[in-house]
This record gives sequence, structure tokens and C-alpha cells, in this order.
Amino acid sequence: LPLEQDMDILGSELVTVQNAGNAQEMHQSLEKMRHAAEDARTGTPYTLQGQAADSENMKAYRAGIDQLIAQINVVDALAVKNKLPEAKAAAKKLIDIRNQNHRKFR
Ligand code: HEM
Repeated sequence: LPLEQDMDILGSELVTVQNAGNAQEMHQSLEKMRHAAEDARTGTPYTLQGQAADSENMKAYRAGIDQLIAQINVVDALAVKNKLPEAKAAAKKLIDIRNQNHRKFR
């Protein structure tokens, strides 16, 4: 998918994660977020168009996506243990990671 579409999926699924009424619902949205992030990892932001795939900026972009995937995995590990409040607390870090990376790459 185009990067914007992956980002739209991240955005709508993040809302579901934050408002999930049970851990299973949260888990399903986190799987969709992980899938969208993995696809976004293969894309190029508009701000970096024309830069080589192995440029420092593109490496930094993929490192930001990897940081997001790592935190998705932290949240999901809590969700599959049915620790909903802890998972929601850990999901707040997803927003910090989004904001930091949007400042750099969006
Ligand atoms: C949960 C985390 C995130 C959410 C909810 C999110 C959400 C969004 C949304 C809604 C957009 C606008 C898409 C549109 O124009 O339709 C966007 C754009 C963008 N985001 Fe994210 N984002 C997240 C994490 C990240 C991360 C980690 C990065 C980079 C490492 C990133 C890079 C970008 C870029 C570059 C754009 C502009 C689109 C482009 O250049 O093609 N985002 N994001």
C-alpha cells in the first residue's frame, strides 16, 4: 500500500487500541498495526523521495518504524496476557514514537 494508507491504518487502529473494551479486541488491532508498520517500512516518505535506500535518512526512517514495531510488540505481549490497563498504559508510548518521527519525516 502507499505510505499514507499504511499511516491511515495505523491511525484508525490506534484509536481502537486506546478504546478497546477487551484484550482480544486490542490484540486484533495491534496485529493490523504491526502489518501496516511492516508495509510502511518498505515505503519512502515524501520528504525523503529521491534518497538512496541505504542513505542515513532512510536508515533513520526505518529505525523509527522498527521502534514503533518494538513498542507494538510490548503492548501486544500485555494484551495476550489479558493485562488490559497495563497494555493501555504502554500504548501511550506509541503516540510519543509517532510524534517524534512525524517531526523528523512527515
Ligand atoms: C502509531 C503510530 C503512527 C500513527 C498513528 C501515524 C499516523 C499517521 C497519519 C494519520 C498520517 C497522515 C496520512 C495521510 O496523509 O493520509 C501520517 C503520515 C506520515 N507518517 Fe505516520 N503515524 C505513526 C507513526 C509513524 C512513524 C513511526 C513514522 C516514521 C518512522 C511515520 C511517518 C509518517 C510520514 C513520513 C507521513 C507522511 C506520509 C508520506 O510521506 O507519504 N509515522 N501518519
